[in-house]
Amino acid sequence: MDQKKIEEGVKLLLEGIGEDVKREGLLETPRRVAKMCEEIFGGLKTDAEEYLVKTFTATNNEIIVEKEIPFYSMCEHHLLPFYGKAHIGYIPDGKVVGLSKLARTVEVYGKRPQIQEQMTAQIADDIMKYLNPKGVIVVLEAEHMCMTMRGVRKPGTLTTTLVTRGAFEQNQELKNTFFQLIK
Ligand SMILES: Nc1nc2c(ncn2[C@@H]2O[C@H](COP(=O)(O)OP(=O)(O)OP(=O)(O)O)[C@@H](O)[C@H]2O)c(=O)[nH]1
Ligand SMILES: [Zn+2]
Repeated sequence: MDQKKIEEGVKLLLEGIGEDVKREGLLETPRRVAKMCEEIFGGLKTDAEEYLVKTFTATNNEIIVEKEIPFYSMCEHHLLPFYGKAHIGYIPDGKVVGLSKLARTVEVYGKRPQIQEQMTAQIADDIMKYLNPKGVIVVLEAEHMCMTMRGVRKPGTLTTTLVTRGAFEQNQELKNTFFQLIK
């Protein structure tokens, strides 16, 4: 990431809102924000492939569910956080992945400027691509700060997005099993 560019941008923003960038409290702010960007947008230079290619052989091909994975992301329209929980289910076809790698995949796509629908699909598509399971289902539930602290101002509103691939696409019974398990 171009730290210098971020610092200049933050300075401009502060000047734009009428702040005095030379006052003590703000002196280090551009540097702090640039450092923070490395962390909160770190997913831009990470590929989930690195986590999902390390698989283990599995003989049990029943549904695997990892639920309530907390995530934070940044709305690409307002650069305000949206955050919540991710729930992932998949039906392996001979191979499974380490449990932490599903949560790492959520991190990779959360730590980017995002919209929730796209993030949900990216997680599902990568699991399909690298694990080749019989099917995958991903649910994200989130609160968007661009809808709470500004704009329409509706705190507490939760947005749920769902993406299914493979066996889950046409099979309501499978979907219901997943919904039951994440309750
Ligand atoms: N579909 C979708 N919309 C999002 C997401 N995050 C924020 N938004 C919405 O993006 C929209 C941007 O709308 P615009 O009309 O371009 O921007 P705006 O004038 O700031 O809109 P308001 O938020 O209604 O004040 C808003 O309706 C946001 O609620 C997301 O993850 N998915
Ligand atoms: Zn927004």
